[in-house]
Amino acid sequence: STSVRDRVEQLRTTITDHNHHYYVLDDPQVPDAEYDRLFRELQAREAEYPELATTTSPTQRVGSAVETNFAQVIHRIPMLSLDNAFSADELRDFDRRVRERLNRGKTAGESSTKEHSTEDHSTEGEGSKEERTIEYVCEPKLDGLAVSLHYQNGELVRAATRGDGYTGEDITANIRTIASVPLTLRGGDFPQTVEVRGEVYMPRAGFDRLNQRLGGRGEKTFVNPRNAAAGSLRQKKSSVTARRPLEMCAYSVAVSDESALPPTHWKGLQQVSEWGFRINPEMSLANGADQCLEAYEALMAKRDRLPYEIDGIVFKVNRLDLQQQLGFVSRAPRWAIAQKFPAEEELTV
Ligand SMILES: NC(=O)n1nc(-c2ccco2)nc1N
Repeated sequence: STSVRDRVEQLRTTITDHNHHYYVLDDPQVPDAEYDRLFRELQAREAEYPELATTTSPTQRVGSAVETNFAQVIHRIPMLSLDNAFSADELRDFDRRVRERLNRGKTAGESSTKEHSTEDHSTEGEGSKEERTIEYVCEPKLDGLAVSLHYQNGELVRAATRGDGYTGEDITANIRTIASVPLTLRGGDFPQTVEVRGEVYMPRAGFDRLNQRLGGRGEKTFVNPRNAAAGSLRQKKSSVTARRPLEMCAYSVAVSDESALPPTHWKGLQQVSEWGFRINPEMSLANGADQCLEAYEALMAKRDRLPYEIDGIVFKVNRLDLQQQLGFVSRAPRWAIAQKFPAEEELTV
């Protein structure tokens, strides 16, 4: 009847909103008892009226014991890995290459990696426009698993691992069990097709609890949170994944209709946050290489106090038109670079 259908719709909207506040904003709106009561009422009504069932209901996050095989997914836009800078000088080189290439107005296009590393600098300074400062977004490099989420008409329809960058594994059933991954986009103002990429990771506290649970049952424990996240996403039963403390932070977005995106990466991430994704609170903006290096030092200093593991910082040219001009070299984007911290075990020696 319409009154039951209305009540079910209302429960779904309310519970989805409570989930967003609790899991994405870390700012619960109602006490747990109230939330549980609403959740149980929705489960009961859906059990009573199976014709009302829908995959986007918040009750569907509990996963199922049905085993899934991981079908292959071809990434429309390859998920390329990041080039690495191993020192401040190498970061400065990256920034200089970015500025020179933009000044030369050189088109992007595919170029061999050789050209990328031994670029001809003989024309350095000649004919280049005034020295320009590039604005970068500085993002903590979360040590988890890169995933790509596909939304059609605001509903999550497919999730895939990075794989080799060109084809990944379909892990939709497992991704749906992660509370900080929206099953439907919030608000109503989004393009028909949205692709959000980000990192799925396991916070340190959840990792420690999981290993205690596994160890206590005499099962094999995980070596680090990254392996735990990867192992949890590869579970063949999504009901097992549902019991793993996984979280996700979004770090890039692509849409079918480019005009729907703001002109910078930073604003794009704000947009993604309004659609219901978590974005990392440690992100910052920096003008030029010197401010990037300050961000690197500041983040390294607070690394051990973060509730999740990071293995470096990622700098991305903020303006999307400049990213477009810079393009990619066959292996990694020309517009981004990661700078890794010394491996933690080395530090503890
Ligand atoms: N792992 C991580 O946190 N990443 N990875 C990227 C990335 C990979 C390719 C382009 O951007 N960005 C962030 N914050």
